[in-house]
Amino acid sequence: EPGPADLVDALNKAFGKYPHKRAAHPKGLCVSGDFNPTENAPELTKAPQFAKSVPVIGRFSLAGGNPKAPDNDKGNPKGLALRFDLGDGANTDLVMISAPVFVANTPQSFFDLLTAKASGDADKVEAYFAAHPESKNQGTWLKERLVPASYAGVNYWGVHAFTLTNADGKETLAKFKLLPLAGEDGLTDEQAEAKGQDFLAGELKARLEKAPAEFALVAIIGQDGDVTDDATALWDEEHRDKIALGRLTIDAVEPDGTCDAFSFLPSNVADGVAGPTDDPIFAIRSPAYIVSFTRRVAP
Ligand code: HEM
Repeated sequence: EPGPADLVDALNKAFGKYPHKRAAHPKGLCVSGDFNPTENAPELTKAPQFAKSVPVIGRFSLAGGNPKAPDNDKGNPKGLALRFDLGDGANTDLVMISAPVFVANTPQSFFDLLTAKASGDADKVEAYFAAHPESKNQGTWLKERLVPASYAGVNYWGVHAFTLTNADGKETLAKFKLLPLAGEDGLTDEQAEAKGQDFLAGELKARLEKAPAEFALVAIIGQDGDVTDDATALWDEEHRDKIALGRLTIDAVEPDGTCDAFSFLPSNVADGVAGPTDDPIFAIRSPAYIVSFTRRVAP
């Protein structure tokens, strides 16, 4: 089984190694704002960010490991990492992508996919997907949607199944979903082609000069029999309870250094939110992020 450093090495081999850059999601934009919970959020979770308004540092990004990744590639999800400032030096993170599923469901399969990509041999990549139909879910889902016209015009998911605990000890299985209040904004393939490879950062900067970008954070409530150990498994969202947890307002662009000075960590949850204990992708994420962080801040 590959460990966290093996996965970071595999990312570097698949996408290239760039000094002082993240091994994944190197292209991005650091922002700030605040989060205001709804009145009923505490019924689901006692975590402090759902009890009071808190400042937020965020970073929008492109997935993969290419610092020059094209913004108009439909197959590459966007990322949004959030750090909620809980006061007194405490914080908690939520690290999401613009797809409800990840591309692999075990560290071994993600390693194998990256290794196939690194070989540069299209047949090996094809053989990987033939052996791992679950890894096709993300690409299939993205292909059926438009290329986002804005970092603020697409939905984001926390992907993993989290357990929320309220002050009475009541537990609720849920997935986090973040929706732009202004609605989704997508480009046809022709429009995406015309936009070119580098428009998302400029679009967001121009947008924030006029007005903040607002999102609703929603809990998609789990049901009996839901899969919690497989980050490639799609939860059917239609026939489910959804509970609004709060409003995220992004109102400023921050210098890269603000976000580069630390690493958003999926496991950095607050009491009242717990990641899945049986999802091997969730388990290896933070250790891999720390390897990437340690390497990118080294002189
Ligand atoms: C085994 C699976 C995964 C591995 C090995 C992995 C690896 C990494 C690494 C090494 C980084 C850079 C960390 C840093 O230097 O600060 C990163 C960033 C990121 N990852 Fe993952 N990741 C995985 C799965 C996921 C999943 C499932 C999601 C979404 C739910 C995700 C979303 C993100 C985002 C949004 C960032 C950018 C954070 C930022 O802007 O600083 N990753 N990932």
